[in-house]
Amino acid sequence: MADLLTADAVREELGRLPDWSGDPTAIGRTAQLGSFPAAIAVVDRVATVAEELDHHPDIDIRWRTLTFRCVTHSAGGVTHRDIELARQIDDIVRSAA
Ligand SMILES: C[C@H](O)[C@H](O)[C@H]1CNC2=NC(N)=NC(=O)C2=N1
Repeated sequence: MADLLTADAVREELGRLPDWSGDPTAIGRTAQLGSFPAAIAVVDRVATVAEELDHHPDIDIRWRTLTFRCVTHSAGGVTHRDIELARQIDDIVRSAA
């Protein structure tokens, strides 16, 4: 089971994830896509990566705005698994329509 990151570690990781914010309890970001279908296509690609990582984000879908929240539920806070998932989400959003 992954270890919880300290507040300093989370702060350091967020320094490399400029679109994300949060604290040791969870990290999150929003993403504005160009259309609802484009947002859903991003969610579908994130779902594939989440399955590959066996690590799943909370996703809020509101028309073209996606809100991702990552926390390791089994650890009750942020672990390196959330940081890796956040990086993967950024890659998908960056390459989206
Ligand atoms: C059995 C399976 O590996 C676990 O339930 C995984 C699935 N995806 C998960 N996702 C997240 N965010 N936290 C978890 O603790 C978690 N656990």
